[in-house]
Amino acid sequence: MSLEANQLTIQYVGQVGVILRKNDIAIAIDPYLTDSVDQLGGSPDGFWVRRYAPPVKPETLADLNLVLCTHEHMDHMDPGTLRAIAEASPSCRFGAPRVCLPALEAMGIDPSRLQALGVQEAWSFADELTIQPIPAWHEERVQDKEGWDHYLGYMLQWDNLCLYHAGDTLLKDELVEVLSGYTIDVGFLPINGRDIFRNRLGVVGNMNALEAADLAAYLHFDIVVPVHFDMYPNNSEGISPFVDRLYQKHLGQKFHIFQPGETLVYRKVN
Ligand SMILES: O=c1ccn([C@@H]2O[C@@H]3COP(=O)(O)O[C@H]3[C@H]2O)c(=O)[nH]1
Repeated sequence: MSLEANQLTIQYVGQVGVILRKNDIAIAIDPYLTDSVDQLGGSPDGFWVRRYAPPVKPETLADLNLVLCTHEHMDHMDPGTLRAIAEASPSCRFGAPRVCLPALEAMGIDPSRLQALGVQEAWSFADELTIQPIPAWHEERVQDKEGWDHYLGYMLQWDNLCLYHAGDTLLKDELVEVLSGYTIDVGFLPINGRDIFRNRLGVVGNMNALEAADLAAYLHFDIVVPVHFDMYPNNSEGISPFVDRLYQKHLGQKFHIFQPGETLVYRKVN
């Protein structure tokens, strides 16, 4: 296998957003590059104040072939970000749970550029790239009458690499079962957890840092990347529980903690 088949670049763009580049294909997952969540009403004043400016301007993203959105919350499917990308990258397509397509169309994105994604069918995006939607529980698994999920994660099988982006989800037995069918090289997992006080404010939660660390080790991810912890302090439990857990229980489990905007070249060695 060539060197290229075993490597890609990963840029972390904040919250859970990443841009993956490999073999002339560039894919953004859940890019959130404005402050639209900060403008949402309904939470106590100052609850949503992003801690850092978007590390990338969406209008500069001119090389994207695909944007994947895991669900319709604005920190995952942001109109300001997606409109700018649609304009800057005219051939970029947009994949999302089927329920999200009307909202994407309402943003002005042409329907021909949209792809409904569901766990029932993998999408062969390119010769060397297949995208399998994975169910997600944020905090519930929500499906319409025809079985289309409202919340998804994505498994990308890309050349010789297998990349998992969990989206927003709890850790469930069913999820472990689905993921057990894959040998994951890089896994992006949310670690902000959940509690009743956030629930009371309408904030739905995710797996916590200990669960994410345990999942990565249980499934032998090559590296685990924690996400969803650095942007909104009121919806975070910090990063140290994640690192502590790995060193206490899973010494040797590789991980990478990104700074916003940082790019890593990942190369699988085996
Ligand atoms: O359009 C929005 C944007 C945000 N929210 C809430 O804020 C939370 C932000 O983190 P999260 O993405 O894990 O979950 C989100 C929801 O709980 C929402 O309900 N609708």
